[in-house]
Amino acid sequence: MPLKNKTWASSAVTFFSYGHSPPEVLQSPWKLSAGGLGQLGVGLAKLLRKRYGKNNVILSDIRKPQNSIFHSGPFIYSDILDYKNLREIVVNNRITWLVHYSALLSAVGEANVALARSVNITGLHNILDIAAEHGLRLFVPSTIGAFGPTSPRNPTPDLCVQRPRTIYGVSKVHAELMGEYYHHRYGLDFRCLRYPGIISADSMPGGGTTDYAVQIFHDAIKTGKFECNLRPDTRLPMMYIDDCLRATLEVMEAPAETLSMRTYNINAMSFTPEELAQELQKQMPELEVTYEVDPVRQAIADSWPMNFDDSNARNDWAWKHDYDLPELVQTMLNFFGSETRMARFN
Ligand SMILES: NC(=O)c1ccc[n+]([C@@H]2O[C@H](COP(=O)([O-])OP(=O)(O)OC[C@H]3O[C@@H](n4cnc5c(N)ncnc54)[C@H](O)[C@@H]3O)[C@@H](O)[C@H]2O)c1
Ligand SMILES: C[C@@H](O)[C@H](N)C(=O)O
Repeated sequence: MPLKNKTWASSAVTFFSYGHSPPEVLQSPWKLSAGGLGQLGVGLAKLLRKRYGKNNVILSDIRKPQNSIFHSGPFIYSDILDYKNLREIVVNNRITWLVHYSALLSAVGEANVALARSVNITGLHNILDIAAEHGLRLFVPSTIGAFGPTSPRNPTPDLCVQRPRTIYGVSKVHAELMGEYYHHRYGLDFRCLRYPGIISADSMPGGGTTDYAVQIFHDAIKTGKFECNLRPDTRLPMMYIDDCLRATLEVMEAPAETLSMRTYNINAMSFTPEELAQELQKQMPELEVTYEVDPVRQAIADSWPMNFDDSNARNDWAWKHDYDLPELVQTMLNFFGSETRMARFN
């Protein structure tokens, strides 16, 4: 065993699944920001449970789940910084896959660098070690934030200069490189996708630079007004959550021989706040959008890709997105429309 002389440090995970039929583990999607769940984890658990069975996917986090989440399938407390507890969960449940979603995102990471370093880097080390020790298939998401101002921005290919200027980006480049190193050195089945900014209707983002693209829908529906914290011409790659979660499942299920790389860009659309507002205004002409730029988020956005080149994912494992900007806006408005009708009905 390549890691037999390793001294296991302490650490942790969040989202798991039991090791029955196709045993799966999902790792932590819940976040630290006040109130609310991780933006992506609950949706991924739902997708995996549909495919592999409710009791074969364990969701974990350090936060208390809402009643509906707690009753939707197995949930367990796990801090990725507690290695012994992680190992116990993996062993007791015969875990075979681990999806590692725990992280501090770009804006909250800049506000708390020490915590971001601990969760995003020390936590990742624990995850890598537990996965290598127990032969797990491991998924770790990366991000457009793994690139920086010296990367080509339009488009950004898979392989190019990566010198990010945020602790979030630095930790994600570290995760990509460490995962690939463990793959080549120890045979770890590490898989990684660089997600664009993800837009979802029923879960809130956890403190990132692309959060505006979710918040605009909530504010538009509630008040008819939205104050955007990025400049109107800030172009960033974005994706609807269903595409992101399906891509994750597809790359996890892809036969190893189809993967010419272990870290892939995935892309769907790319837009500016102004273009998103205009698309919304086609259906909500009364929507008023103003701009009050947050210098921290703006500096981050200005260093990130404007367009993502995901041709390797499309060629290797047939990645294809379903949602462009018009479908995204329509789907989000349909969701909020049905929520409003439900509220009226109840
Ligand atoms: N949402 C996006 O737009 C986006 C884009 C690119 C990449 N990603 C990546 O996808 C993953 C999930 O993102 P998200 O938007 O759901 O994040 P999120 O911030 O909404 O959720 C992160 C979760 O991690 C949990 N967490 C924090 N510290 C922990 C610890 N010590 N142990 C266990 N859990 C802990 C939090 O409680 C939280 O629920 C992250 O790795 C993120 O970097 C997200
Ligand atoms: C892009 C992504 O990693 C996250 N939504 C952020 O803005 O930090």
